[in-house]
Amino acid sequence: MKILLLDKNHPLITAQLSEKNFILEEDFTSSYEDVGRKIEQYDGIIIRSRIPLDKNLLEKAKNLKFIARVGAGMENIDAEAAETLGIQLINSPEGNRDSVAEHVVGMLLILMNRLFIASQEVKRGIWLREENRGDELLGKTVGLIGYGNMGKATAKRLSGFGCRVIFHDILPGLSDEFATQVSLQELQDSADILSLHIPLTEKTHYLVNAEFIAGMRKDFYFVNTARGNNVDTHSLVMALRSGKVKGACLDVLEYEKSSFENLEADNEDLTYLLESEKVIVTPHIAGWTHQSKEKLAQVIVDKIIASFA
Ligand SMILES: O=C(O)CC[C@@H](O)C(=O)O
Repeated sequence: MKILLLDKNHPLITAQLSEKNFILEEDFTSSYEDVGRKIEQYDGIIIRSRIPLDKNLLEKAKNLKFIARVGAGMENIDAEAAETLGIQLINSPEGNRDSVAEHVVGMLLILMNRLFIASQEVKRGIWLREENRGDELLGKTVGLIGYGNMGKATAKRLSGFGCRVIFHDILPGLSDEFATQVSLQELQDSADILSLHIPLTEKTHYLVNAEFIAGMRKDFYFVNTARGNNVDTHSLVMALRSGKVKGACLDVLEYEKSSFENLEADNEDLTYLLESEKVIVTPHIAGWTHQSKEKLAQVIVDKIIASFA
């Protein structure tokens, strides 16, 4: 089988798949159009997110049997077209769930205990204690939306901090020793912290909007390591300004592309997020540790070998 690798990943992918007699071709620079011209040659594609694999491209991929996404999010792939064309979709959230979960906990600890701000102040010679009083995770109710790999790994950590973890998911029967499944209404009634662990689809686009935020009974902390477009940023900023959202930890932004330059739009909401002390922003690195790079690659290789070797 001939496989096209469209993004740089851990070298174990090429090494291990070559050993199993797959023919690997690396192409980290060609454009969408270039890929369209040659996609017919391949039986498989391994991708992160460099090129959108839309219907137009997939219809040209006459021999394609699978698309393997090194990562969790598949919003770059037209899943409906892939299904119609009999192309199997594979992803690898098992590889970066632990990294995402640690990132969630880390961001919450930094935000709620003012760790970054206090440290910066001390380094500038400012010694403020009362102003930097923290808020403990212990005893908080955390509401997770989505209880797949990321949600569960997050629940496992936060339950260890003494949080009560509840979650809402479209699949039933997922409660376990770390968290209890509830209705969306129950989650909105009880959560002190809201964290998103859902894919980006038409249904989850702007899931957290003004109406959703108004439906939260308590003032709450908000965490997003899912996708920027799961949230209506303007509504989030309004809620941060009003105090309804006490603080936000954002690893993803609605406006993000692939670099910071792309973020410097003339946008008041973005300016607020970048300047507010109540907001922590990281550059989409929650699932991006040294360890997850290797684990993501290993998971994808194992899944390809299990189905196609
Ligand atoms: O591949 C990336 O750039 C990020 C991956 C991460 O968001 C995921 O969906 O697993």
